Amino acid sequence: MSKNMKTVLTIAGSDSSGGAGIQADLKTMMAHKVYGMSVITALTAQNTTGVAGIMEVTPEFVAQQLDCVFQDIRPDAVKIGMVSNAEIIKVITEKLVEYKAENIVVDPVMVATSGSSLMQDDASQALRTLLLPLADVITPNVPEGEVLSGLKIETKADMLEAADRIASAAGTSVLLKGGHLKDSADDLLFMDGKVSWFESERIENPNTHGTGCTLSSAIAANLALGHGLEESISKAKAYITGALHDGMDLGKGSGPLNHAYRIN
Ligand SMILES: Nc1ncnc2c1ncn2[C@@H]1O[C@H](COP(=O)(O)OP(=O)(O)O)[C@@H](O)[C@H]1O
Ligand SMILES: Cc1ncc(COP(=O)(O)O)c(N)n1
Repeated sequence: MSKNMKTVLTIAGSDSSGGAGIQADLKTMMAHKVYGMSVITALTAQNTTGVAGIMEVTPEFVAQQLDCVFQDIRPDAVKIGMVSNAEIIKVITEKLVEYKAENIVVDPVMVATSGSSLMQDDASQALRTLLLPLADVITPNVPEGEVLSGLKIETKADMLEAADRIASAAGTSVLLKGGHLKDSADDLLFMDGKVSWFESERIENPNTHGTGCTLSSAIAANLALGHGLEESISKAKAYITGALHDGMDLGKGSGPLNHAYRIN
């Protein structure tokens, strides 16, 4: 019996190919043995080669899903991924405040690994001013870090400057992910003015569809399990490194990760 089951909610978009978005989040939560729930913000028709279409859910229906979850099974942590327009961002912000949500991880998803845009241009202002300040940690990749900081990021020194800027603007901790840099795959945490690096060797694996979704969900799962932020990131980094090492190869493009390799 799992009387003390921890619960995690993902608020994100659906990926029909199952590698990113809601599907990656729920698989990651299952692998961490926490109970996963989902509020879907958009459907995407997508596979490993790209995004063919996006159908946004109405803000009212996003609100209805949030009410149903929070009024019944309270999440111990919340992960937020694809939120494609300003109205959806507004409604999520209002509900997270209303229900006093805790352990909030925001992955500011703007562009898919395949290069397709997942956020409307006018939404980035709402993301910065409404949602990011609510987060316990935000997890931009390098291109998202460049948009949020206004700086070009090519080196680890650039990462430091950008993370400092983003953290000051949002008033929250920032995990700037280094997966898009050439030589390393080191992630930088900027928390309360303190800097920590989470290092790993660069794995030669073209199949990175859903790595950001997976990392942010793994952080949320570990926070729900009661670990502190640094420990949660360290465990999540080990999880993603293991999944990339597993080397699953599905699809014609940048393939998804295997989450089953570590379930026993
Ligand atoms: N080739 C790689 N080798 C090792 N780790 C990687 C690699 N690519 C991405 N990662 C890790 O996967 C996580 C997601 O990073 P990143 O790819 O930068 O984000 P996103 O999927 O949002 O673009 C980070 O922890 C990053 O360091
Ligand atoms: C519905 C949805 N959400 C997010 C991503 C980003 O994926 P990644 O983790 O590869 O950056 C995606 N491709 N699709």
